[in-house]
Amino acid sequence: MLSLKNVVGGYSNTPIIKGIDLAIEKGEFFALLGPNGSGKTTLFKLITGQLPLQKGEVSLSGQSLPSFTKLEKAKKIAVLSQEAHVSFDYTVEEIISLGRYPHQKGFLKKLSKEDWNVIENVMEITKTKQFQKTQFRMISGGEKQRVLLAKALAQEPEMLLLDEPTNHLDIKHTFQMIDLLKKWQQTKGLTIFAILHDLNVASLYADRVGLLHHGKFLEVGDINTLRKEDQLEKVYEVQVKTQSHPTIPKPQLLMTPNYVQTNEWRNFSESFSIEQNEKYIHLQFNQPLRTISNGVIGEGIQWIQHFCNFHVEKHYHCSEPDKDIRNWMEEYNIPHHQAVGMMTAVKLEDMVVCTKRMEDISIMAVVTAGIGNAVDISSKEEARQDVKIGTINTMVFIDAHFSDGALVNGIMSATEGKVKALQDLQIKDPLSNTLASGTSTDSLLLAVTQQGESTPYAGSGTLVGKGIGEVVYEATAKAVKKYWKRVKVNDIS
Ligand SMILES: Nc1ncnc2c1ncn2[C@@H]1O[C@H](COP(=O)(O)OP(=O)(O)OP(=O)(O)O)[C@@H](O)[C@H]1O
Repeated sequence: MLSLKNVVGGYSNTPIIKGIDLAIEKGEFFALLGPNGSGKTTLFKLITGQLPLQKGEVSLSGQSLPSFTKLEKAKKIAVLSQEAHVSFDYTVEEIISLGRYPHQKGFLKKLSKEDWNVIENVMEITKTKQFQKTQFRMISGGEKQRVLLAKALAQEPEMLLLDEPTNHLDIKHTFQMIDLLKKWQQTKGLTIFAILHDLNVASLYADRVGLLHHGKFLEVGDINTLRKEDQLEKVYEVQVKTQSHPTIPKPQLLMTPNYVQTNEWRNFSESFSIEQNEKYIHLQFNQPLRTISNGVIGEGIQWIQHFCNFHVEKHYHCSEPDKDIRNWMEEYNIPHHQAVGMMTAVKLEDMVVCTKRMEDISIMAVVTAGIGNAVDISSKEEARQDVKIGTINTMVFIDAHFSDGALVNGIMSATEGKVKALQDLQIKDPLSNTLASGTSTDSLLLAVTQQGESTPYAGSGTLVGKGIGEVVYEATAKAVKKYWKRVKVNDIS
């Protein structure tokens, strides 16, 4: 639809834009990205005709854009630029109705019924109706932006060119505006070319992005272009980490500020306290640890400072256990937003703490174990939810620096240590009568200080991985023996 061929231009003989080729398809949402001064607005002005081309061609549906009359152009393209000057004291409604000008017919060019329908509709969807009679100069910057978008939409263009359309908008209105644009793109085939500063917003909405650097495209591609951390660091000169959005398959970027220094832990063994009573175990560190867990709360990979294991009755059943844990934490003044919470019916005084030092790496495992619900994961028996006391909750704390991959490795090493302990103790799945590999509701967390050199591996082939396996093996075996002893004395299974 829009085609740029070797576009060169700027403000003097030395061009800012140094040869841009681009083809935007009908119905596409294209985001133009780049740091301050890279030439985004200049390129925008070369497309809209606010600046003359020094070289090259801009065409729309095969026809050179400068050859369109003003009216022809206005029927096809609406522009929302940074420099939208509204010189007269128009009301909001009057400004929006200016968008209908290209569609008005006859010599006197009056607004038709259809024009008013369109104006009403765009006021409705841009949420500008409530100040339709207010003078434009009397509304806020963000409201002005929405009014100008309403005017652009009232033009019913095939293509919308936007220069930082959200720069005055708060989060709610940013998302509202781009959601609206996306809807018009999807339902009316609107083609969108937008300069966006927020790379995360671009990733969520654009089909393709172009990364401008010193007046040239470094890359034009789909949103996975935003996964190229090296390229973004070179262009924006900030440390960037790409992550996947947790609920939709799109990249999101996290910037690391320069002021961040390596945290000082000094002595790992003095950096935490353990509180244990009959209701809960609470380990509190003096700084957050990079933590991977399947806790009832605090699951996934997060930075966590509080690690809890709550005691529940043998027949505890609740449809919202996470809510319960949050309530208990509130009751005991534990900040649940910075906590992992597990639960067990095992007596908490039977908690086992084992430590190990592998060269200069300290590892500590805190385990509570019940094996009433022991399961052989490979047996053909159906999965079941019993009410026996049978959960192994394992917390592993490590004074090292792990990559996300090493965290996953560490979880494997800890699991292997637990399984080996159950096998050596000949724990069996009561249904299949075969060796158990765990219990039906085990919880596990690995929390790492992130001190020192980052390691990408923590499997059984590494010193730290072996250490994790060994310490979890020892703690699990001891905890199971304590459980057996209690079962024998009290028959609690
Ligand atoms: N009116 C002007 N006259 C001369 N030079 C200009 C003019 N406007 C911009 N420039 C120069 O052109 C270069 C690119 O500016 P442009 O506004 O296109 O960048 P941008 O990528 O849109 O930046 P930003 O993100 O800050 O809006 C800059 O070096 C700027 O100084």
